[in-house]
Amino acid sequence: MVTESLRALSCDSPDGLISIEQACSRAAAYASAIQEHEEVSLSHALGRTLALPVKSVLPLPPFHQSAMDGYALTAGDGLPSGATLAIAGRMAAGDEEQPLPQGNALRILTGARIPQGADAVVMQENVVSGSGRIVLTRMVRSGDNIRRCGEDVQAGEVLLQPGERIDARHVALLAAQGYERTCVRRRVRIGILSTGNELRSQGERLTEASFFDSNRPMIIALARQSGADVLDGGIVRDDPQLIAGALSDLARRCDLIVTTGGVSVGDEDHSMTALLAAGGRGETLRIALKPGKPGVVGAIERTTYLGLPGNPVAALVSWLLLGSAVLAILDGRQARPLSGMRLPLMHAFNRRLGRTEFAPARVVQTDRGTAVEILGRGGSARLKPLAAADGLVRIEPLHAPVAEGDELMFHPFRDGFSV
Ligand SMILES: Nc1nc2c(c(=O)[nH]1)N[C@H]1C(S)=C(S)[C@@H](COP(=O)(O)OP(=O)(O)OC[C@H]3O[C@@H](n4cnc5c(N)ncnc54)[C@H](O)[C@@H]3O)O[C@H]1N2
Ligand code: MOO
Repeated sequence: MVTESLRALSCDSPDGLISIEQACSRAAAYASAIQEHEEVSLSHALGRTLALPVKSVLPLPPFHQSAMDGYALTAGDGLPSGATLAIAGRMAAGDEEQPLPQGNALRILTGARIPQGADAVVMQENVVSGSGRIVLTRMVRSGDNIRRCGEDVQAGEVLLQPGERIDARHVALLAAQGYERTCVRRRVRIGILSTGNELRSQGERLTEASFFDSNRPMIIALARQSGADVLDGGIVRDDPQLIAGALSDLARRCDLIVTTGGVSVGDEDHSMTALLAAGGRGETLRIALKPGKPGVVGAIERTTYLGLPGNPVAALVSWLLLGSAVLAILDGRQARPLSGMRLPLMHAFNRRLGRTEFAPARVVQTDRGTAVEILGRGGSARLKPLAAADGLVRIEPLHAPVAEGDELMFHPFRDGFSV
C-alpha cells in the first residue's frame, strides 16, 4: 500500500498541482473590493454586507426591567423565606411606572420597568399570594431577576463591523436600536455563461449529440443564494472569438464573470485563449482537488474572471472554494471556511492519494450512531446523487484508503452552501 501511495504521489507532484489554498489566493488576487455603498431599509438588509460600522445609540435594555412574572420588592441585604409584603399595585410590560411604598411589593410582569426603590423580583412560583399580600417561600436577594439597563449593549459601543454579512440576528440587533435603514455595499454583479457546442437551453430542441445546460442554471442559483445580482450570458459555442466577444460584453457590466467548461486540455477548451483575446490576463490552474482539478482565473480590466470546469459536480465544488474566495474580496468580507462537522464514514472508500476529494454524501443513522454515506462515487458528471445528498464530505490528500468508521469532515448543504 505504501509503495502504491508513493507512486500516486510522485505521479501528481510533477504535474505541478497546487493546493486548494494556493488556488483560492491566486483567484482572489484578481479581485478587489467594490467601493460603492447604498442605504437599504432594514427589511431589505438580509444577506447584504455592511459597509460601515454600526454604533449603538441606545443602551439595551433601555431601562432596568423584570426578567420574570412575579413581584418587585426591595431586598436590601436579603429578604428571608416567610417575609410578608402587601401588594401595592401592578405593572405590566409597557405600563407607566407605579410608586412602590417602602416595605411593599408590586405585582410585575416580564419586561416591565422596575419601579424606583425596587432592587429584586421574586418569581410568582416562589411566593404564596392571597388577600392582597405575598409570603416569600424562598430567600430573595438584591438583583434577583432584574435585567439591568445596558447589560446587553452600552450606548456608543461598536455593535457590528463593516464586512459583516447581515442575517436575522443582525436584523434583530439593528431593529432593537431603532435603525430603519443601514448602509451596505452594492451587490456584486456576476455574469454567468456556459460554453459548449453540445449544450442547449431549456425549451430548445435537442439533437442527437446535444443535452441541456445544467451548470448555468446551477451557478445562477448559487450566485443568487450568495446575494449577488446575476446577468445571464447564455450559452456560447466553442469558438474562442465568440467566447471573447461574450466576455468583453459581460466585463463592461459585471464585477465577476463565471464560465463553465473549456478549461481543460482538449482541442475545444478555449477559456484561456478567449480571456486573452478579450484583452484579459490570467492563468490556468491545476489544483490538487477532485473534482475540480482544472480552472482558469484572471481578469479583464477590473472584472474578475473565473473559468470553472464543465463537469457539474466539479463546477459546484470549484464555485464553493474559488467562488467564495473571490466573492469575499469583491464584497469586502473575510472569506469564511465552509462550516462542517466530523462524522464517521459508514463504509470503506478506496481512492488514490494526492488530491483533496469532495464527494456528495448523506447522513445516516447506524447502530453505532450518526455516520455519512458517500453517494454516486466518483461521478463528477452525476447530478442525481448530488441532489439526494445532505452535503459534501471532504477527504484529505493523504487519507487513502479510507476505512469504515474513519472520521471525515462533512459540510452540510444548508449551512455555508451559499458563499
Ligand atoms: N486529457 C485530459 N482530459 C481531461 C482532464 C485532464 O486532466 N486530461 N480533466 C478532466 C476533468 S477532471 C474535468 S473536470 C474536465 C473539465 O473539462 P472542461 O472544463 O474543459 O469542460 P468540458 O470539456 O467543456 O466539459 C466537461 C464535461 O462537462 C459537460 N458540461 C460542460 N458544460 C456543461 C453545462 N453547462 N451543463 C452540463 N454539462 C456540461 C461537458 O459536456 C463534458 O461532458 O475535463 C476532463 N478531461
Ligand atoms: O476534477 Mo474533474 O474536475 O474530476 O471532474
